[in-house]
Amino acid sequence: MLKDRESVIILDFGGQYSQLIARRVREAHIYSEILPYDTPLERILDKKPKAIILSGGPASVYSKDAPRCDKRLFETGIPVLGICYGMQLMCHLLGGKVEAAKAGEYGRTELLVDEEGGLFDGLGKKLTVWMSHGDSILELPEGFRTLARTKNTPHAAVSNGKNLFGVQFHPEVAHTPDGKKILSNFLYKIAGCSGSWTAEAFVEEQVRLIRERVGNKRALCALSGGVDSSVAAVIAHRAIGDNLTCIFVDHGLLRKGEKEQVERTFREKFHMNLKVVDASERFLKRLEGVTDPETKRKIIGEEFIRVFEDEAKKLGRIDFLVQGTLYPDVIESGTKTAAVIKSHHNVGGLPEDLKFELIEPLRDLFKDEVREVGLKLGLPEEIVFRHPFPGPGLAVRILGEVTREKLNILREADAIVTEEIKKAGIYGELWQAFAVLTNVKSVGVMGDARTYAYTVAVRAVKSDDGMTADWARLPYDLLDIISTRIVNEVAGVNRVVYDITSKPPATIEWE
Ligand SMILES: Nc1ncnc2c1ncn2[C@@H]1O[C@H](COP(=O)(O)OP(=O)(O)OP(=O)(O)O)[C@@H](O)[C@H]1O
Ligand SMILES: O=c1[nH]c(=O)c2[nH+]cn([C@@H]3O[C@H](COP(=O)(O)O)[C@@H](O)[C@H]3O)c2[nH]1
Ligand SMILES: NC(=O)CC[C@H](N)C(=O)O
Ligand SMILES: [Mg+2]
Repeated sequence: MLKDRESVIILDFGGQYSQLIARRVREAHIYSEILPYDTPLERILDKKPKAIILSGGPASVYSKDAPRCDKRLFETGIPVLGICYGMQLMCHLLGGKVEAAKAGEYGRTELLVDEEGGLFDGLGKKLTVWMSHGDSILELPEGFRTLARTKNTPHAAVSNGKNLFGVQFHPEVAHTPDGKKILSNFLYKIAGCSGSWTAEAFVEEQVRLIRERVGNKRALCALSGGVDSSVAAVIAHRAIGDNLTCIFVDHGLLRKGEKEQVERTFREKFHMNLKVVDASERFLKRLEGVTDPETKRKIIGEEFIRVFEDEAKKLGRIDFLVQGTLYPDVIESGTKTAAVIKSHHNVGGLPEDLKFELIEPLRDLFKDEVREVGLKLGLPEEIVFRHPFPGPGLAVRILGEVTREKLNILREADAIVTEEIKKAGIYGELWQAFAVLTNVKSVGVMGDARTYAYTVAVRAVKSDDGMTADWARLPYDLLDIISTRIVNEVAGVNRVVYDITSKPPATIEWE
């Protein structure tokens, strides 16, 4: 049954919101997959999509190197929705004319609907939409007509009256209030989707895919105790049972008491093979003297794999490695169209000579979607709602060289932050809250004597998916307790600061 699962393909032209489109489609209970814009048509058709959505993008269709898709796509009869650049490209390839508009439109704009029904079914004649474009369609391709316009854009929504649709605005962003309805009109009314994709269907399908790939061979699962790898482990275990061995690596960069806690929770709640590997010596040795953040990340990414290889050898031949990689890990590590922000150890930090075949069932999802899957799988809430903790651990929260002394300082300070956040009853409201050890030392006075010691930064943020985040407005009294406790209880620290930067322009972790 799942073999015939309906899916929607999103062709990515480098738009800021491509992943949001995918999310909205999944929220409408339809499976979706993002593919690069130049994916060969045959590969797209192999996936038997019920519909195709062309994303926005920064380029202009009339420029020489503008990204293009195969024009034959429009002759397949599959319903296509072009969004912004996607619509401009569709019109351009089919003989219409696209040019730089006299005035662009950025932000909230009023849309006047000429043709109700279809894409705009159930909505009024005037809608608020969110725009971000400098180019406009001047002439429509043959057979096309206008469905809606705005003050400055005569063709703000178009169709050929059959399978091709385009909108100049962005229905996928939250600032287009009727965007979900417009997308679901396209998916349900126009493309005829039935909406059978749910968290349960997702699990069933991933279990089947893993079973097909691994057969009766064996796999390792990189397990961190976080929600992503726990969900990945449970799915993989359903697929291949005891042919799965989970490996938890203590790389010496874990938080206070973390190893014991993960091991305890896992042995109590899961009935799978688990091996805890103490690899702190080798990780810390390789990090000696290293100060550059990207170099640290790459070393850690590689060392993780070397540890998994060593463990695989001990167990006999193992070809597969399961990881809890999520979409933000992939996009931040850089893709053909997106810049490298930081190399997540499990994606951009992987060594080139990786011999394992990776199994990453959550690679297209965001954390809040993974949490939903986790709840459906019956995982304990302490795992599902645990704050994210990066694979490179405290190494990306110690600026500059990582040493045992600094690790001990940070562990103590971080434990205080977590304890006080939990005590204040706000752990669940925050995406993450932690301490960072800056490499700044400053002068203080303690017990009438001069001190010259480290500055700890406290970071607490709110976020839905980790892609953007706002610093949390923690109560002053709570900050006061945290600061006082850290300076009083952690030797080597005489100053505490609070990070009041959002993402962007900062990132959540400091490195
Ligand atoms: N200490 C570790 N031992 C083994 N594998 C790890 C460890 N830390 C991270 N990994 C692997 O790297 C992946 C990415 O780490 P990441 O921190 O993003 O996810 P997570 O730990 O599963 O969830 P969370 O983001 O909630 O912490 C994990 O899913 C896991 O497969
Ligand atoms: O597994 C991981 N490996 C990594 O290398 C990594 N780097 C950042 N993070 C987590 O990802 C989210 C976004 O982080 P940044 O705003 O710091 O880029 C935040 O939740 C970070 O904690 C990582 N997770
Ligand atoms: N957001 C977009 O897709 C922009 C498309 C095109 N670059 C324009 O400015 O019109
Ligand atoms: Mg983690």
